[in-house]
Amino acid sequence: MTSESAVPRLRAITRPLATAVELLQLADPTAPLVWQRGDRGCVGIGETLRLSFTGPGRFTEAAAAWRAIAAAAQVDDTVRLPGSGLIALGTFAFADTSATESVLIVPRLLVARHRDRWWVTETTVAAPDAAEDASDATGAPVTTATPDATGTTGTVDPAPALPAPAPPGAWPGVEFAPAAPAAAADRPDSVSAYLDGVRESVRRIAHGSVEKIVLSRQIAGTLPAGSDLRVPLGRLAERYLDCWTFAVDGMVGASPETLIRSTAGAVSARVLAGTRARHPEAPQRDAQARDELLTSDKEQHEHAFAVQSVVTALAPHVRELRTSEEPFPLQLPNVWHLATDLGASLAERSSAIELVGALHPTAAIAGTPTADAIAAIAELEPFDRGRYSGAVGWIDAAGDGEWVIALRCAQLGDADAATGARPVTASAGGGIVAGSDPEHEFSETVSKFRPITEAFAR
Ligand SMILES: C=C(O[C@H]1C=CC=C(C(=O)O)[C@@H]1O)C(=O)O
Repeated sequence: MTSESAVPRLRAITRPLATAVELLQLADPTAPLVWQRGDRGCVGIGETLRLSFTGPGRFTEAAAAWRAIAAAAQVDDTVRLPGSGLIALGTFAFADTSATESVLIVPRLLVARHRDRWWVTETTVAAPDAAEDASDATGAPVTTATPDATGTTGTVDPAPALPAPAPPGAWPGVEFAPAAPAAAADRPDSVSAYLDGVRESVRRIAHGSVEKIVLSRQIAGTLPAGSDLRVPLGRLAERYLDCWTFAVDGMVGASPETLIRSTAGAVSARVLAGTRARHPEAPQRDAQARDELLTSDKEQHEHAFAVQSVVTALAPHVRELRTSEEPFPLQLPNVWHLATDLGASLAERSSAIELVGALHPTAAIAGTPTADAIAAIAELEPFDRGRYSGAVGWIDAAGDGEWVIALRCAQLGDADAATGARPVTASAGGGIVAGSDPEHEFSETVSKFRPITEAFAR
């Protein structure tokens, strides 16, 4: 949204649904808008508003634009649960210098679930001077609907009609290979560039100029035309139950790391750093990997940087900040992580996007000290991270929301005009500290790619 543009007046109506719906079956097969974790989540259908931001001001501009939109909006919400009422889903780029757009999207319909409660929100642009009129931007009457479980009658707007659910369709699969380096005769291949980058990071850390650098690499593939993205999304949601499965503007993944969750004055976060591959087929080896992680000074050290960065960034905004006493092992299907949960009360009226802006980039995805780590990443990673390791999540009219760090994810590009095929680029990285070994770091990235490579496999 540019500063000269008028604030759109949105009208959001949330109504309960009488019957359960299979959320993913409502998602757009080629442009899904999805946020899901276990028995909670939502799916967007259509788009009422899209705001784009770039540069160092992307979080503050987005937060200000959303505050203005929320203040001008008319919200009629009979459900009043986290995720009901006016909602935008968003994805933000990692780097201040990134050419990739950060976006907030308000879907026309948002169908959502919180445990055994289901609802739909319809958001339209209110016609000028017709805010009280129950019509959408095109002047068409709000469509009637699935009967409401509470049996509301009278002047209350009914829930809008939902499109018919459709089971997932074709999935030819995507095979990934290390991403090709940007064209330059003297450029090493992307794996060599990554290994060189890790060596150089270890050298700089030993030299004392920086303490931790999170370096990443990319793999790429091609999504054939007509592929139904609800297939990999369904696999991620089914397999990664402790993660948020998301699809926002072509950014698809399942992240285990909660950057910030804010609900009615309570905030929480989950900090992850320190990793070992899982071995579920060999329980003893698996337990050994977990114990090694818990007792490794190097991993504890790497984790402590990440926790400290979140505590320092969050402290000015909250009261009663508390953390789990010691890092605990978080078990995911592909890896063990060292994890610390944080909780606090908001000390001021910061919105979730303002908190994201204050926290980003944490030492889990940048390093320590932040500015030196960011400079090293810009120098040692031969690509723009785009939205990988940025933030993805949602915000409501009160400024509450849930945002995760965009990890274990892939970005879909535009379709080729001739074939309809789309490029897919996945990214994964890890924290480099004193004593990091390049080959070990490389295999850690292989484990971190698994959610995507497996979900996108044939
Ligand atoms: C940077 C990533 O993971 C971060 C989150 C958890 C554990 C990490 C690690 O052990 O290095 C990373 O800090 C990634 O998945 O690409």
